[in-house]
Amino acid sequence: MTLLAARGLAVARGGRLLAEGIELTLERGGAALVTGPNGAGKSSLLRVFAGLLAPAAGTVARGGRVAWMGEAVALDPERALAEALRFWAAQDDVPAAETRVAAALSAVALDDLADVPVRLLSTGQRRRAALARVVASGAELWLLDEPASGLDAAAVARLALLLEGHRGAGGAAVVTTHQPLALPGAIEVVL
Ligand SMILES: Nc1ncnc2c1ncn2[C@@H]1O[C@H](COP(=O)(O)OP(=O)(O)OP(=O)(O)O)[C@@H](O)[C@H]1O
Repeated sequence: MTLLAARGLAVARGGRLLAEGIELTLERGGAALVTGPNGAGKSSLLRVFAGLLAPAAGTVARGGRVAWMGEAVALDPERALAEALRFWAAQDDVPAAETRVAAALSAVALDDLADVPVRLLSTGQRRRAALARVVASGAELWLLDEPASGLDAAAVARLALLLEGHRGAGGAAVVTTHQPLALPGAIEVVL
């Protein structure tokens, strides 16, 4: 099953063309790594993949449910972490939400902070919390914008394992990064 298909894609921002002629197909188990200097258009391309930004040319088709992780944590700062994640799991109609959120917190090693308000989390912990939301969503296609940013070495290694597990379970992922991240067999998109 094809989870993402981009054909002749062009991305523009503020009337400026950032990328064109992008062809990408991700089947189940597939991955793409998007790299390039600051301002090259990595985040913009990810938004186009997510359907949050219209392409300047070409088409994007998505074959499954999408989880997008942007720069912001997108969790209610006043709620306890587990509760904030359960809120989104309910919005996403995730079955057995409580169990999935607990498993997701464990996968990003934040179980100890389940009862702590989101606003008190450190930068790296917020990043991991955002990742937990993606994990709990059960979406087939993960679109992760700089997921390794602010993470320590152990957390980057866990992120790589999570991506491996997700792909192994039939999911696919597009990841932008400035940092080395193990994503074996990923298609490289250099902007
Ligand atoms: N809403 C917007 N309106 C106009 N220009 C924008 C908008 N958002 C981004 N841009 C511009 O588009 C270009 C690409 O931005 P984008 O965030 O996609 O780059 P990036 O490769 O992800 O950068 P970084 O590595 O710094 O995160 C930049 O020059 C940016 O200023």
